[in-house]
Amino acid sequence: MATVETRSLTKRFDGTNAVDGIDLAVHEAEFLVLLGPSGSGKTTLLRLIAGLEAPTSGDILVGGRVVTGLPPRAHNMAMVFQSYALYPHLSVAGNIAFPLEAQRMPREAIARKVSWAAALFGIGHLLSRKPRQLSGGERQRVALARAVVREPVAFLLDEPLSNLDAKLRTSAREELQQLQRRLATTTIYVTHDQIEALALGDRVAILDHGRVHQLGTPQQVYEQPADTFVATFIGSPPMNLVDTDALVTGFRPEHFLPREVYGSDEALEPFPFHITRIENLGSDRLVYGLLEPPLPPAKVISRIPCTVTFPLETGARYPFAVRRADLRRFDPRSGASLGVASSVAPSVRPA
Ligand SMILES: Nc1ncnc2c1ncn2[C@@H]1O[C@H](COP(=O)(O)OP(=O)(O)OP(=O)(O)O)[C@@H](O)[C@H]1O
Repeated sequence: MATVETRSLTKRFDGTNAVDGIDLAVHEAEFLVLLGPSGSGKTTLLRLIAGLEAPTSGDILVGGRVVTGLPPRAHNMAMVFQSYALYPHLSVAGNIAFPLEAQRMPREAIARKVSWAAALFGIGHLLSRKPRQLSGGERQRVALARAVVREPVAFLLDEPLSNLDAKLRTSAREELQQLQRRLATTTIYVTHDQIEALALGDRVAILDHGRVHQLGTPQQVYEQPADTFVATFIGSPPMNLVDTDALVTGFRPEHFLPREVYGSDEALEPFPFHITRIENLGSDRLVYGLLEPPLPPAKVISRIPCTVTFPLETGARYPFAVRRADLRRFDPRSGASLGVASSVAPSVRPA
């Protein structure tokens, strides 16, 4: 295990920067998630860190040592791809042993390592099968077993759960997290699934257009988004944003509730709300609508837990509110966070 660092790392393809001056410092044994939409540069960043791609500029450091320009072997990372990239003609045992054979490790040591890794992933009974005789979840475990036998300094995982069905994904996620804790190996994990990112990461880096918009704990990126991109990329439904001349005010749907729900002594910002649609999801009600004058007619969403049974009807108008501490402010031009809002700008306050 080791620290992994990138300094002003840039990769240019055909005139555009797929990775655009990224500074990252991944701690020893940390589980860092790279989260971002399709084309944001996640895979390119991972390939640069693995040494599979040469940067246009910038540096990569492993354990404090510059490895920029050195072959992948010197980076000593184990990368697991979305497709698992197993060798179809080799058995499970052959696949797991492959990197060790390439290192010319003695036969007995290889056998010991293969059974250790197979036991770790509960695939000891599958060693003689070929990849085509395995389920998606089993293939994923073989790919991970092949990654751990080399005892790399870090794991680089590129959407390793994306081929699994929803139920298997949840259990695989849990297994992966426990395993990473047990092995205490620095891990960089790419996903475009925010639930996976928040559930797995010690910290999450949110990327767009080759840049890191924010690097923080799941709680920090959810509660204190660095800008409007992060505010709307994280959270489902995303954070409500209300545009005014002076600033953009943001609040999460679960913080936007009927006035009645709050105590009389709470510091609240009132939001008159015209409901246009109600979706009952069982555990929550999603309530869609528009803010009323004097606020701008912004489309906003409220998420009300089923424990709040306050009656609401489509087409009606209600006093809603947000705790002042739950309001966020952003610069209307740059989108950058201006911190916690003490109130909405006086010019947009309801009379
Ligand atoms: N080998 C290449 N040649 C030219 N352009 C490339 C190459 N690899 C990636 N790109 C471009 O770089 C940008 C970033 O791609 P990358 O695959 O890193 O994004 P990503 O965030 O991993 O996307 P996804 O979630 O869809 O896998 C994209 O615009 C892509 O088209």
